[in-house]
Amino acid sequence: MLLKDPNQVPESRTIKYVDVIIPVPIPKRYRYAIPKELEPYVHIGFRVVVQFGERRLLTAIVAEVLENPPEHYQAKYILDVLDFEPTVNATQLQLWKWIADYYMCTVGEVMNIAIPSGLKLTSTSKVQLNPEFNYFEHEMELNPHEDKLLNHLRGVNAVPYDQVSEILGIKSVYQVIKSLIKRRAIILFEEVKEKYKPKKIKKIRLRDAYLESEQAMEELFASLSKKTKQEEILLKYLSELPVLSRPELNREGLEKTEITHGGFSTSSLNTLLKNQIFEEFEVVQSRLDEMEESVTVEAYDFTLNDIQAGALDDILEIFKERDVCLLHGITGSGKTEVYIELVKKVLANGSQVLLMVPEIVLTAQMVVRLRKVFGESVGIYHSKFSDNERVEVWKGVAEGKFPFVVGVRSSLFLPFDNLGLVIVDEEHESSYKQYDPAPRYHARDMAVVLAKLHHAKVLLGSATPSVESYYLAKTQKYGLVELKQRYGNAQLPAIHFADIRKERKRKTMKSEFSSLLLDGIKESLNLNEQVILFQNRRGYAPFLTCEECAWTPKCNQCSVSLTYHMYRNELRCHYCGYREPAPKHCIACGSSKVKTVGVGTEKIEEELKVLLPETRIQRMDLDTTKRKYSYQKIISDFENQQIDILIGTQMVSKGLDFDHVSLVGVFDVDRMIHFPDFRSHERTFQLITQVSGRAGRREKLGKVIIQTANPNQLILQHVFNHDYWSFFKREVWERKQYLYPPFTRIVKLSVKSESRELTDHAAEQLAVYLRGRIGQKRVLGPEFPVIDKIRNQYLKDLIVKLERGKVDLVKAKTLIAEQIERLRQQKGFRKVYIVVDVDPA
Ligand SMILES: Nc1ncnc2c1ncn2[C@@H]1O[C@H](COP(=O)(O)OP(=O)(O)OP(=O)(O)O)[C@@H](O)[C@H]1O
Ligand SMILES: [Zn+2]
Repeated sequence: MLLKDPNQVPESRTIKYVDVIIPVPIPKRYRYAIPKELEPYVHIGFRVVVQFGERRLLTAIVAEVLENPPEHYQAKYILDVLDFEPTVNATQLQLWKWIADYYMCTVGEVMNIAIPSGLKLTSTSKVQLNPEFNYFEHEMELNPHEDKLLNHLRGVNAVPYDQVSEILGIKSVYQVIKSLIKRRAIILFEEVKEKYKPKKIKKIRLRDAYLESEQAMEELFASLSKKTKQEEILLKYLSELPVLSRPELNREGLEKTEITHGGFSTSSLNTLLKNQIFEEFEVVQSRLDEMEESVTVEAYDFTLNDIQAGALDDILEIFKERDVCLLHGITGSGKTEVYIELVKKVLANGSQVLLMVPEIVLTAQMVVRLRKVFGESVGIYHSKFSDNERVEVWKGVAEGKFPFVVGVRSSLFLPFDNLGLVIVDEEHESSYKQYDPAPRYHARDMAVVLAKLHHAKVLLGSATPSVESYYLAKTQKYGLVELKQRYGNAQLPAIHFADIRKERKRKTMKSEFSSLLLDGIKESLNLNEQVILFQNRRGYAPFLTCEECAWTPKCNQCSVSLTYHMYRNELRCHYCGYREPAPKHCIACGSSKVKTVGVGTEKIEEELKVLLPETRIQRMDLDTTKRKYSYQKIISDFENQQIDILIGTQMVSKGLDFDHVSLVGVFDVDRMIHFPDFRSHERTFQLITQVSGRAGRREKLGKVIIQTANPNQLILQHVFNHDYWSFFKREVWERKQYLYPPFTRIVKLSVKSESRELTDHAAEQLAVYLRGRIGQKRVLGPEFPVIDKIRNQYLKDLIVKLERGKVDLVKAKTLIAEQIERLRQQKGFRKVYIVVDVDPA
């Protein structure tokens, strides 16, 4: 692509302009002029290439086509159009805008995460010498920079624009380039590549002529009779593909690698190709097919039982009047089956359906079930997917190939144009909230917004609904349907507490295991049943400490102690990833009495191996599931009873459905309960209920043993009674007392900088500004967060609480934004960064 100078827009003719969204955090849209020749091809939602700033080339999305130029700057031309069809539709643009406003970020930031990077361009402008330019004729007219650049270019093909500054040793090269372009001394050109590359496979097939008659085939064999290697290949082909009896198969051909990897001679194959006996061709392979091959698919037939059918009817009835319905169904009640029947109905109406799940890998069992029912029409939008795979799903949705999508939170951004239903499974999950970078959106809440834009319905499903959603249901904003029985004859498990304080006194604990739990495990194993153990902390031990001087190794970039990982005998920071070998001696006093404190999954695993040496034990946490299919492998091994005990972090709590688990053990629950966060009780209730829900999902009654120092804590009593309603009532009462959601909305402001004093100072100042404008009582802090230093950045938090129904949210946010801006305008605070998080999870 050859470019003209993008900076010169002639005044002589009427031109059109576009406002574009670019994937950078600038508050406003940017306006460009459309070159005459591109005018017919520029439409809303199309991708265009623009130059932003002096040298950055970006993919932008056309948001609006206009007649008038920008007021405060001279418009540059857009450089190219990348689409024939819109990449983004009008509804998507509306959603982006909504998210940017609500979460106090820019539309560009939303675009940045909404579009798979495979649909953005990598582009580098390059500079090269104009072959028609006569250097010696003009040598005298050039200034030293121009001269230097031209001399450099004479030796090379072309150089990237960004390198020019290096070559000349100056910062702004714009004038130099511009002047040289004007003199026709150089050419500025673009190398724009689309990042997305479909995966192609090479195949071979017989030339049709040989299949037209038996005689042709006989002659072919005769001609190869002395060329054994070529003959072998032909025979291999015919045995793989019976084209003699079914000639239509020949069109499909055979993958070239089947021949070349099968030990057959590559050069003989090439000869066959050269002699036009075989021909070579390419097909585009869907990467999704590839993934599918790793899952075995059998049919999944079922009919809803009466309770489930009743729930489905209720949901449909509610949808006549309300847009959102909460399905509160206990673990194992068959929510998935209800979803499936509902999805069928909506698809039959010709609308699209989006089913959101917190994490695809963690819901693999459910995805397989959905595949069995919906086959090829389900698109899967995965967090472990490569960019190319994401683009395939994106295009599949736009082209109508996937009327049904199952995906993680970012599936919200797919190009739906006719959505009828959004289901949010496990709606209470905090992984629906994006932490970093902006937009810090909550996918469940945005699902409601997305559905509204499409006039679609939303079904939120959970065994342990978030307090917010249940509150909205109880106050009639949402519909509510409850499934209170497990499918079949299954009962909820019986909960037992192991009082570790008493057991410690009686000395019946074996390291981390109470006698109650250990006996329970043995009993299950004796009956050939399986056990899940839950410890929500990975690694071996949360920290090391010296028994003599109490020294503890800490991360030097973050204010946390380093976690000890025994497997590699190293210390790791779980915040920044820093690692170092574990010390043999105390660094401070030299003593060798360095011991571990606290418990992680690795330690539980190690102790259990000593206590129950014959048992097959597997650990499932972030450290054992790094590879792409390792999670699936563990799950299927457990399913096939090749593992007796599965030990894991919250990964084992989600959505798993096994036949033979009779016992679930829970460690360290007190630490969860006392974590300093207003949601800690809610989280504890949800996690324990969910992980307990993995036990006894078939005929036999399951058992849960929770180790705690105080079984009488109210929250544990609610868990004991499987009593969501009492938990909820208590929680709502507290939230009302202390003004937490759902009675307020929270905006959290994290002040960050590289110096503790600066962070402190800026946070204090911001607090003063906010209190002055928003009200004394609405602003809490500044306070140090639990971890007040991460990656060498010092942190301090401010919390703004805005009462629901009383405060104008839009106005309040504007005020907050203004105070942040006011702070930033001050010279001393230029190096302070403020992260805004609306509705922190
Ligand atoms: N109508 C049905 N016919 C046959 N099997 C069913 C039916 N409903 C549920 N099941 C089976 O019962 C088990 C529990 O159902 P499912 O996994 O859908 O529950 P869930 O509500 O999603 O539970 P959780 O919240 O614990 O994930 C599964 O094995 C499922 O196959
Ligand atoms: Zn760190």
